[in-house]
Amino acid sequence: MNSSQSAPNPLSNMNTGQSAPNPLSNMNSSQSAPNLASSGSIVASPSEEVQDITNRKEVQGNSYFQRETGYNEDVRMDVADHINPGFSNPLPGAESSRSSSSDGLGSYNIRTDPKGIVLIINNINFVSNNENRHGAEIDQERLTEMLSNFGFDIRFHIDKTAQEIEETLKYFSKDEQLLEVDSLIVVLMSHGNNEIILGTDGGSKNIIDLITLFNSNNCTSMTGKPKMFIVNACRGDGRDKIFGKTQPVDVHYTVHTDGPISRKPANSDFLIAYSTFPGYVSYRDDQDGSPFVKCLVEVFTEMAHLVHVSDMLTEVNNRMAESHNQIPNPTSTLRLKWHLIDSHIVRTNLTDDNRPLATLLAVLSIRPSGIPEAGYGVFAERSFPKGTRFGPYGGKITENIDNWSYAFNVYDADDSVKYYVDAYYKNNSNWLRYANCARTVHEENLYVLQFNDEVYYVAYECITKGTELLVWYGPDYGEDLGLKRKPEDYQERFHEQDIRYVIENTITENVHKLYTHCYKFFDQAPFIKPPGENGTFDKYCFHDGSYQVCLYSECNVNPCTNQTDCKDCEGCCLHQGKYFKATEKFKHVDTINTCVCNEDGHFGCTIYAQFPEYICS
Ligand SMILES: C[S@@+](CC[C@H](N)C(=O)[O-])C[C@H]1O[C@@H](n2cnc3c(N)ncnc32)[C@H](O)[C@@H]1O
Repeated sequence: MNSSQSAPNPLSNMNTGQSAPNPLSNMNSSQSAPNLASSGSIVASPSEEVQDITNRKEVQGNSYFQRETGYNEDVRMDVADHINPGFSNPLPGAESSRSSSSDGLGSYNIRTDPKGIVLIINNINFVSNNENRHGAEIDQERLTEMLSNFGFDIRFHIDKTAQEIEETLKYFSKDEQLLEVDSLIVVLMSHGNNEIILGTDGGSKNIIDLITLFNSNNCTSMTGKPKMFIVNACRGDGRDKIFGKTQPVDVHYTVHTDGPISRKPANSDFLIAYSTFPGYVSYRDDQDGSPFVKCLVEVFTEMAHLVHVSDMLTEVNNRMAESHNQIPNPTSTLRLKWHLIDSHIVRTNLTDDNRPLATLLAVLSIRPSGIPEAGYGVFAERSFPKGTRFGPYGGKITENIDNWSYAFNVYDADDSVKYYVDAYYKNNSNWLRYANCARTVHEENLYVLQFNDEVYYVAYECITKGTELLVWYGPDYGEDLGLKRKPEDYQERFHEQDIRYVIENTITENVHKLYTHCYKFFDQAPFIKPPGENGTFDKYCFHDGSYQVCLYSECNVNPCTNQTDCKDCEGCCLHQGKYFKATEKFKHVDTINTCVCNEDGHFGCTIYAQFPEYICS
């Protein structure tokens, strides 16, 4: 984009006394907005630079590491016998409950707020003082900050005996609050050995027995929901001699090995993130906590809005293997992908002016903006954790734009503008077109991320219920709106690692090129249609990126006779994966507005006309 293409100032076209445009009506040119794509000074960053800002600090092997004493050689088990006891095989019935995607995996639905409960058992002070786990409080702080940012409720239990650990978990497994959440994380941090974890009294409990308390035989509230156990403890005294210095490890003398664990379908949906390989030590730094927890928190913080938990644990393995003499050992009976942060993506086949509203998430609403004269805006109807990715920004992909008001630049690898995604026309855009421009850095809660040639909005911070979603459109656009940013403003408001996002406005992150990719209703990640392949899902995913939901097995009722021909289903409306008959009324996804299904298969919705309860200051 060059400056000669800059957008006309929309404010000069807007009558100040004008009421907000109705998103359901066609926008006419006099209501046009300034040019999202006109910011000639936007600098897109190469992906290597993006990695700089992730603040990834490798944990170095250093002199803080010391070895603890008293390891009992006799209790080491053979590694081959020891991997994934009770959890290694796919479980009967698991396949049938999967939703489809290109790799055969769907995603767990995490819809509750909070997303889940985290219970942390952290043993720091032991009866025998020389066993104290200095630095363990740092691990706890790191995990707590990250997981509460992700939208989990956290509970702590510090310094528990073996018996108390078991009782705490038994009690927790019967907690009625588990019924109200869609996921669960238990963190066990103590000394350990093989499959046991130690209490502060030196007594031990078998980890698998503790985990089994939460299987579907013992904890029906969590049946079918993903459950993660993070076990930060030694599993033996094996070590690779890299550091050459003595280092503290979470190992202990007293060991019991319990009986064999039964393999039952009840044990599905578990992910156990062991900090170390069976038979090996788990390191801890007196001053900096354990490298495993530090690395896990770094990876999850960087990547949770992009990839699912199992993939993140693979990356934790990778980083630990590169920088430490410890290889973690995740084991899984998860059946589906587990996303800690939703990338809120909804697509629809609808191609009329209701499309932006049809794509709106149930947890958002579109109503008059808190910014005077700005028309409609998007509001959070529940809280969203930091890192939540909204998008992609929907619109016509074009190299020529007639009206600049709703267009975004999409950058090529060399930072030149590749094309524009133009959301001016509602019939091919989505709800992101309604997010307004923040007037000050203080009300800015989203940054712009270009990921694989698509534009997303990502939450800088936890967004509280009732807050309007606001993004910085860029300096040129801002100028058109009479808005400016000074470098000092950034210092006041953002953490150092976030400042670059604000300044550069659009961050590019081309992790891998997707070819044609599709999104299913409520699915959290795109699945790819690779060129030239005719896999099971290939035929449902079309080159325009649409996905024929009639073929999606989880559709409520499918009234189409020809299952491949959803778009032409007359007399019924397809809305967010559900079918409604003509004239039928139904609640809009925001649960407040009402929609009516028309004969032509399209529906019309009311718009929620309420003023915002709360705006971030
Ligand atoms: C991408 S649209 C956002 C949705 C728009 N509010 C609507 O109702 O369609 C951009 C337009 O919203 C309005 N807008 C967004 N942020 C604004 C701000 N901070 N101050 C004034 N108007 C704003 C301007 O009219 C702008 O052209």
